[in-house]
Amino acid sequence: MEELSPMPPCPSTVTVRRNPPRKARATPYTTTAAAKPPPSENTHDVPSFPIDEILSIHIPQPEPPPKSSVSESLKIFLRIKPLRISNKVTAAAVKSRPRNVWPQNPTKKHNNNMAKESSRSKKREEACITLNDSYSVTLTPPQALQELKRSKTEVFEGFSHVFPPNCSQSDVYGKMVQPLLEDFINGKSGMLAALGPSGSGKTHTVFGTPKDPGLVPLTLRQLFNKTSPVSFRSFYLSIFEICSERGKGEKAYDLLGDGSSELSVQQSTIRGLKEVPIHNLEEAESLIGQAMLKRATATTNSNSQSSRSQCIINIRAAFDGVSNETKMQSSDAMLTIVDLAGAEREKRTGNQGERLVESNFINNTSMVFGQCLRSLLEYQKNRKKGLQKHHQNSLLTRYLRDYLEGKKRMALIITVKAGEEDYLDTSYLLKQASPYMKIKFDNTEEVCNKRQLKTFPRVEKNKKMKLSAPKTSQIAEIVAGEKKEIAEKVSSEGKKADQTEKLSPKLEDNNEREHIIMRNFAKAVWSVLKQYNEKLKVAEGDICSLKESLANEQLKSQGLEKELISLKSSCLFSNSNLAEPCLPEVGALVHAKEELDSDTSLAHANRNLDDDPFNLIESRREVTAEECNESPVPNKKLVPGLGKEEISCDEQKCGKQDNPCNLMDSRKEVTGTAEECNESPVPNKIVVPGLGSEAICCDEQECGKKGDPTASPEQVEVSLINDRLSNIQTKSAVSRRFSDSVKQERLRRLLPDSSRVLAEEMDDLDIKDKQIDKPQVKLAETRDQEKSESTESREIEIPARETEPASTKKQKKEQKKPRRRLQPASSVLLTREINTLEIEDDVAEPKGTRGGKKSTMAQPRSQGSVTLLRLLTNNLHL
Ligand SMILES: Nc1ncnc2c1ncn2[C@@H]1O[C@H](COP(=O)(O)OP(=O)(O)OP(=O)(O)O)[C@@H](O)[C@H]1O
Repeated sequence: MEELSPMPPCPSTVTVRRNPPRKARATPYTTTAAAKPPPSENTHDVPSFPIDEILSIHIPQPEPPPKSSVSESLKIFLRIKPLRISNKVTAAAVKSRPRNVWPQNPTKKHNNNMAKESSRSKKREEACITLNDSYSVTLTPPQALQELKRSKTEVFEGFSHVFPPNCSQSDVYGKMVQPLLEDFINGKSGMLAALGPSGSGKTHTVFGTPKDPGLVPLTLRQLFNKTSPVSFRSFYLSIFEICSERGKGEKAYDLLGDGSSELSVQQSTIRGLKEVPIHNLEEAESLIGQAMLKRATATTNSNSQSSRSQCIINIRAAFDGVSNETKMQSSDAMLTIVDLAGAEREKRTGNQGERLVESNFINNTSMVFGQCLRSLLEYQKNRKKGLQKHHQNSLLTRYLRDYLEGKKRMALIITVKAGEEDYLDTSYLLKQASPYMKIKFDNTEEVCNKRQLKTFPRVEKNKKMKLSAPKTSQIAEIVAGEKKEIAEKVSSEGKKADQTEKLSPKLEDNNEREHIIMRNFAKAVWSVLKQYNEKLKVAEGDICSLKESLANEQLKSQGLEKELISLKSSCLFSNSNLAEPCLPEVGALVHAKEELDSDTSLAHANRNLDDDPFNLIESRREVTAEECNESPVPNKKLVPGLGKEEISCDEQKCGKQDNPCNLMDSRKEVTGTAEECNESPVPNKIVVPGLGSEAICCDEQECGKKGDPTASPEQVEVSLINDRLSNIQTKSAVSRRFSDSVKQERLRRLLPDSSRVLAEEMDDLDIKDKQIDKPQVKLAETRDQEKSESTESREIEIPARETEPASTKKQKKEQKKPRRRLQPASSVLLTREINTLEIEDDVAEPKGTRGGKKSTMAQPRSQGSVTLLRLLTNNLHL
């Protein structure tokens, strides 16, 4: 057996539990005793648990939270109106207009009224409300309602105090206002409001009568009591009312204001309210009387002087010093007393029309007021639900928002009528108001007071500054108070020096900020100026380049002009060498020819030549006669280089083969004029030296033979040469006799009226030169052709100069092509028209050339004609 159960060895160490079981929680003594190990030899190695040391440690207990706010319930007072007072009301109700507008029998009406009055007086004697104690009442429904089992007796308790019907105003003031006033004097704001049905005594409670003053007068009396410790304060009084504007909106009126008393309302702020300082009780009472006179009242079935507005009375206590009692600096406080308009039932009041609208407004305000309180109660029960903002639905509730949200202390007094007929109103009101008693107010007046001081005084100052035009004494008082307040703050906290030190850095910061702003502004301006400078430089460069290009263009144009002039002069010079000697002689003839051509061209342009040829002929005669008379040059002259050949300059007109009749006429005219010009001693025949014995008579008879197909080839050749010569002479003569301006003027005369304007524009475009150049080019071409033909047949050397004008003409063409492109289509047509009308020899030359071509091509030249051609070519291009 010993072998089967050997004894375990004794452990050398002992484990001690640090967390003993709860049941083992014992006193230190027992614990210590229990912890003591049994006396043994090996226990000395185990240290004892330092329970004594642990227990001896002093653990600082957390301080209880400071009772900064004393939670207290909303104080609700109940005042019962005495029954006997209502007799006057019923009398007024009897006198009131019946709701039924139908005519009634006077006797029946009187009897009915008497019956109603008697029944009412009986009912009045029975009260529906009885006082249980100072805090509860019992409401008993009338007998009729009890029989119908629609209502039962109810007990309403929990009131702060219930004032019996026989209570005095002083009792109400003592119980209700006195506690509130003490806090007000100590700088705590508060509000009390009177609720109740119409005629229940709210106004009586608030204002009272001169003999029986209400809460406001009694409060003022208390404030100006000599024994009151409020001498260090100044008081201000403001009274205003909120009423409906024909049921559409709410308006506020100042009951102490002068003149227009309407106030500006912005959310919960009422601006323009006059705040009158009150220095004594008399002033205050007079102001109260003034406000009561201004307040809107009306007569209803319930009240002979029913209030039709919500009246708010503000008494502000301004700080003047340090309270002796509290030895602390007090702040401004506001005591607000509200006389609400009584809720009305239509059946009771019998209101109609405007009164009915007012009652709706009053009932609405009362309803919103009750909603605010109920929502506050619900919010306090369950703060997870947000506070509903019913206060926004009424101006009064917006103004009293802080109170209706439980942030400031307030008290309510409910006035009820005790008659049985007032049971419904009383029951409804008590049922509504009884839950309000559970509303709690966190009496955190310190916090609220600070907030209030930030809001109310500012509002009041704004009111004064903006609309009320306060007296200078008021302003001086306010300014003095503020100065004192600031000075005391500074002196008490000893921060005057610090403030001055703080101001200087601010000033330095402002200066530095302005400096930075100005510096940045200067930088911006500088950068803008730089940009403008760069732009100016670029513009100047552009201007210089444009100037250079303009100068180049001018040079080019000058070169072109010079080239043009040289070309013209070369043509003219080459012709003038030949024509100059005969210019004086030929001038008259050329001029006559020019006139004739002009008339002919005009006739062609107008295509009326056949209509009135006689006039044209007459005009031609006149012109030639005049020019012959003017011209001292003889009609006949020897042309050097032409030998004996007599060439009549009149033959140039023979080139007009298109109209042989005109040609014949013109020949006759010219010769006729020459013959008729007896004043001229010069013969009409021109002897061309260099032609030998070959004398060609170029008179009219020969010209008349030109059209004859039987004319000899020599005669045709000579006529061609004469045409060319006369053309050259005419050009030179015209160019010498008439300046460009005269030419243009003559051309304008020839042009139709409609074309003159365009012709003037064409002048600007140097069209005239182009038009003049055309026949020259054609002439050069014909000359080339002739030269080539003559070279082939006669092997006559052609001077190099003959080719030059052609090349230059081509160059001109190339240079002038772009100009032609610039011409409008109408101008091109006009140019064609001008080509048909002008120019002196243009019409004649090509035709003559054409005729010459035909003649030269048709018949071989004689030796004399070849010689004449050589002479002509040599003379023309020298
Ligand atoms: N406690 C009272 N003692 C003596 N008279 C009273 C009392 N309460 C009210 N009255 C009288 O009852 C009449 C109506 O009272 P009051 O005008 O104050 O009612 P109201 O509640 O203000 O009515 P409303 O809301 O229509 O203005 C007044 O003539 C008033 O003097």
